[in-house]
Amino acid sequence: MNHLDIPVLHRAAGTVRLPGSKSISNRVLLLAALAQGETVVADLLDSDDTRVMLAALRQLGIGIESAGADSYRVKGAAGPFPIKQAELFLGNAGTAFRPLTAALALSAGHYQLSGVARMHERPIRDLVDGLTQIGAEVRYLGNAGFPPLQVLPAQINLSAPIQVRGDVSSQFLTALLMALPLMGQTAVIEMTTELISKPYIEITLNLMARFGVKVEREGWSRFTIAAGQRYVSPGTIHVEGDASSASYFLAAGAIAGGPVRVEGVGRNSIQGDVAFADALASLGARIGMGDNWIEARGPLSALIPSPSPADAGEGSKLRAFDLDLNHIPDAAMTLAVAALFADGPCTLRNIASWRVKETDRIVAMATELRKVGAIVEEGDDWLKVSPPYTSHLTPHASIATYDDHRMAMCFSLVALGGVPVRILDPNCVAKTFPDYFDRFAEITAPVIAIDGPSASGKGTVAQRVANALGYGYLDSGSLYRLVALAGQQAGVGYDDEAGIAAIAAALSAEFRGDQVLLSGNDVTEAIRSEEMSAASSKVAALPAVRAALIERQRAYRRWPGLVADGRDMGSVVFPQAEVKIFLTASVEARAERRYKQLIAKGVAANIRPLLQDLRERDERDASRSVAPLRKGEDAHLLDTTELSIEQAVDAVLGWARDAVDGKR
Ligand SMILES: Nc1ncnc2c1ncn2[C@@H]1O[C@H](COP(=O)(O)OP(=O)(O)OP(=O)(O)O)[C@@H](O)[C@H]1O
Ligand SMILES: Nc1ccn([C@@H]2O[C@H](COP(=O)(O)O)[C@@H](O)[C@H]2O)c(=O)n1
Repeated sequence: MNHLDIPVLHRAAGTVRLPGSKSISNRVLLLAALAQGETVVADLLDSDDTRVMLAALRQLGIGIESAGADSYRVKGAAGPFPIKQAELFLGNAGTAFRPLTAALALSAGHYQLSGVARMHERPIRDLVDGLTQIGAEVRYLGNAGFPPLQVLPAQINLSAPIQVRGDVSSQFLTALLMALPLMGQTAVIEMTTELISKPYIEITLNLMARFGVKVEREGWSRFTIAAGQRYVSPGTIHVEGDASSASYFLAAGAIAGGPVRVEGVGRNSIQGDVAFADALASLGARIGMGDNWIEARGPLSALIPSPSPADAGEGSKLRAFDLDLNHIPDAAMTLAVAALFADGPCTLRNIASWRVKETDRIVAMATELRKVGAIVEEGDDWLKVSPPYTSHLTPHASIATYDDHRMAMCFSLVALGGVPVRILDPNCVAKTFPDYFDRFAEITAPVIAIDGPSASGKGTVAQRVANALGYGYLDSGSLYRLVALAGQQAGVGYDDEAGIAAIAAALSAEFRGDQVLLSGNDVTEAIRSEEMSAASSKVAALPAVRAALIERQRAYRRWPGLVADGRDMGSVVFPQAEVKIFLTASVEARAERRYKQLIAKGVAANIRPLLQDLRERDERDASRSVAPLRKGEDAHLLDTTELSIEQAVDAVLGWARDAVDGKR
């Protein structure tokens, strides 16, 4: 089976920009489709579940076109769907299946809705019962109570309140709430049981209000949509980051030092899953929150005196917990795996909805946690997880993921327990977070940052260190050289900051072994010319150019690790690097090395202009306003004036091993 091996990881630190929220994305798409007017949906999640919704809406006659990266222009139908006959395949997307069932039941057409085998095992009776009460014609095409479904035209009657259960899935209530305004009449929903996952209903009500429909609610038991309301486009709507997806990164920060910051959700979020941060805080994690970000660090250790608060959390465990997690059922899965890192048995309560999700998550979680050594007890709606008696997780566990994206993402955290772990069928994360493992690597892969002036030998040393450790290698200077060359080719002046930054943002660069390609052309030699050396240090002084390249550089941080060389690797691009080195040599030694390098390549050279050029570049790199070249306090100084290449490499490898071994 297809699998991903995650190596032993020691530390999690860095920043992650979250993908759009799945819950918000699919709700907004449906509301925009039913609304009057055009809606631009910006920052939409790009995943299997949103693709399913987009395809279904198009099939139902809704005009949807791209409006830039992750943005769509949706031409609303101003009421029920215009296409009156369709067969929809909705995969395993519950956030598409349930709301579409309700909206189609009120659209006076002939429809069939089906999905993958697991979708046909996920209950839908409570929603169908609710729709049947108002006269809708919804029939089971397979097992009663489950998809697939047939929907037929019907006479809808809203004179009596709709009685609905809310104890299996809150999506049934969401589906009814979002569909009922299509009728333009007063509609009342009464809950016949306790409502679970209330924060998801808050998302629904909030988004309906953004589209002009207000729902009156009496506690969580009665909801009234007054007559005469209809959906009207709010114009542009931005989808906030996915708070459930944030949970894996925040947990990583809490387990393995941190700080890990997620951007895209924060204190202004409308998603209930931001309460995961409170749950982590109750486990002792140190949490910070802004309007649009959340940050997590490990707990302060009460036992080990630490030199500084920033280091204090390392090595200390999370507090054991006993929590009712009904309000955050999805993010709660992350806590089940975080329990492996707690100082005692942990109980997750009121999580019955796990049984009807992508898989029976209580069974799946218990089975896979046992593989890594946890002692697990399970009940109808609870799970008790005790870390292994020895505190040592079982290495090389093969984790089955049950076609459940959250199982795959949660279990990546196991590697932070100092053991390698294998995730089976890792691509199931495409349901909500296609590049999850790349983003996770960007906060967990160790980085060795080597900065220093031109011709100091940092590229040579960095490459050899990377080879010795089996790590990847980033020559960040070549990116600035490529920008300079691309600017020259496009005829954009090096003082045109916006123009050069646009080139940097769209740079088509590829590294193939020793070859460097620009827009598919081999420019390995061209970017190394003395002209490009000077030009690159000019474009590198432009703040907008540096900003345009920063995420691209961070994306090189992959497992098992990265050696990155440049001028600001340790100070700006990878401030959390495990090892930082400032590698230098006297300017005379560097000029001499460059001279020999050129002569060896058959290029005529003269030491005097080389010296002059290095001095000018040193001056430009050290005096610029953004990311100037200088040794940081936390960097080791390596002066190679009197050292051989081998001696320099050995010194770096020594620091690298100390840093990694120190965390074992
Ligand atoms: N310790 C050393 N002793 C002698 N020569 C060295 C040493 N380190 C590197 N060199 C040589 O110096 C030359 C310049 O090294 P390299 O290209 O790695 O420098 P760099 O700092 O990456 O330069 P740039 O910033 O311009 O890319 C190479 O030919 C390399 O073999
Ligand atoms: N992190 C970096 C790397 C490079 N630069 C600038 O690019 C020029 C070329 O870099 P080389 O390492 O290939 O010599 C260099 O002179 C710097 O101005 C940078 O700013 N930051």
